[in-house]
Amino acid sequence: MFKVLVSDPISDLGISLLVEASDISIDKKTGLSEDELVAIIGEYDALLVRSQTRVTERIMTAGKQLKVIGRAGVGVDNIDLDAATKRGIIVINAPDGNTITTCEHTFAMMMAVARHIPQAYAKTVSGVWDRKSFLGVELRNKVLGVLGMGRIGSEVAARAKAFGMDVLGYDPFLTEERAEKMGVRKATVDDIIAEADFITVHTPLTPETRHMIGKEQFARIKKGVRIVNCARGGIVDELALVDAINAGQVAGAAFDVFEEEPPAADHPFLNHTQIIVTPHLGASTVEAQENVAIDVSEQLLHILRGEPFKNAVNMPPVAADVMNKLEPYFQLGKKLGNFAAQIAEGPVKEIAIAYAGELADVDTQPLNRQIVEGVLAHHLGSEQVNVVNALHLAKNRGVNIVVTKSNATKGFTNQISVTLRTDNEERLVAGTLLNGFGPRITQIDKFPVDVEPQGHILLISHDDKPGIIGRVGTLLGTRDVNIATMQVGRKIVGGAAIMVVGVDKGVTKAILGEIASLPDLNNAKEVHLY
Ligand SMILES: NC(=O)C1=CN([C@@H]2O[C@H](COP(=O)(O)OP(=O)(O)OC[C@H]3O[C@@H](n4cnc5c(N)ncnc54)[C@H](O)[C@@H]3O)[C@@H](O)[C@H]2O)C=CC1
Ligand SMILES: O=C(O)C(=O)COP(=O)(O)O
Repeated sequence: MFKVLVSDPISDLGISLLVEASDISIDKKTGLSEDELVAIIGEYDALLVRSQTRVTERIMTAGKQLKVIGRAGVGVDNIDLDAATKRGIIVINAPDGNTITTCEHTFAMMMAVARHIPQAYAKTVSGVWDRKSFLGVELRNKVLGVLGMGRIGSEVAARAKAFGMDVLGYDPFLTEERAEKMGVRKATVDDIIAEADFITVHTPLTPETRHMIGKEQFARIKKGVRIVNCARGGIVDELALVDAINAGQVAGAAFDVFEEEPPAADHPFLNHTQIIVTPHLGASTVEAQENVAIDVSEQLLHILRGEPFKNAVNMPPVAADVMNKLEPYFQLGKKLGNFAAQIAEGPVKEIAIAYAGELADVDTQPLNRQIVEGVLAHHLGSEQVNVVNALHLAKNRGVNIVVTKSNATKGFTNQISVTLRTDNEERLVAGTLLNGFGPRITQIDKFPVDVEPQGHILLISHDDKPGIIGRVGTLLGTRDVNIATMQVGRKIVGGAAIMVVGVDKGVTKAILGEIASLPDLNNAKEVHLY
């Protein structure tokens, strides 16, 4: 049974997938302090949050069972990603589910600031019928500057076109071609500062975007501009904005987000007649909350159950077509790594991965991680290692990872070979994915074999002489060990050989010792693959 803690308000309908899962138990405890979370997090496998819960390193250290943190939304700036990666805690978000909702909120804010809706509402309900103070402006024919043309920025730009606005877009990844397709003029920040009547920001908060519109920009900004921020507090310098409004340079601002949330009671935005605010409501619609909760719950279930999952935030993104090609190899890769780790003696210095055939043309990063995870899981325990922290742990331990690729097929359409170099020796295990038959080990050290990588496997090295198979079979039989499969491999007649014996249950060290001391047998090891 996996225990999931939901620590922010998340749609019940969205998490019904988790509620109904027989292997999941859910606790909802919102509004907890860091201390309160630290006190209880130890018993949970997963934590589900929105933007309120600050998931600190302290919480993760106390979360001994924590495998995954799910963010029902986009921004993960409330989660210490480095701390999560170090611990192998997978962080996932739901980046698509609230795009339209946040875009629509941006428009609501833009129109509200253009027409003074909140101010006019407040006056009207207070009993004052004032039709003079709230002269607004149209959006039509105005220049809209969009900083950050990602998911939300692009949707805002598309809707602005329908309002008859002239849209300037800036994003480091905005190509001329895409801008043209969207009917947007590709611009620089300076162009936007100089020309825009409305500016809306849709970037994450990074060292680069922090105070992207600050004192210096306000000094040059087009007089009468209105500024909207439904992205992250801090992209626009709050104090510089207040100064620019008071100086008559900026006509108004609409902010959904603050540098510190909630803002202090004396925050200069809160009583300013030209600034309208909402309490981080960008993603707060029924639809968006359902969408993000569904997305994140699905991923969370996959991760807890050990199934393949979509991109995690603390792992490099992988294109869907690449993932489709690689996923079938994940199990094979992990098993090869684990097999090699079980037979190699001494501390691992290098993991050399060689891809041949159809894998040579694919970006194998995600598969490399699986292989390294397989190797390290043997030494560090499978609880400690996963695809998120595998490379980090290897680097920390000074383990060199070398990846080579070759188009040569070596008789198989695809082949992965994993060579472990330790202080004592070098061991190789190679395998392939056989169409219709699944993963197979095709080579151990220099010996060709054909072994299904699962269950208990005895790896016996011996001299290629008559009678060996019988001796091993008899010994195992007398020790009540049933043989399921048996393979022998040799390079030359009468030379060194190996025997790979699949057995129905694990054998003791004593039995391995007995096998190794039979005549003409050199060594016996047991490998256990899950
Ligand atoms: N107010 C709210 O409740 C919500 C806020 N958000 C926030 O909105 C922001 C945008 O979200 P999405 O569009 O989904 O993200 P996204 O990742 O699709 O788009 C962000 C864009 O910003 C661009 N960018 C990064 N650095 C930049 C720079 N220095 N200058 C210009 N552009 C830069 C990126 O290239 C990317 O295209 C995020 O900060 C997110 O956390 C998202 C949902 C709800
Ligand atoms: O998705 C985001 O980035 C948001 O800012 C939405 O935050 P929330 O889930 O409403 O606390």
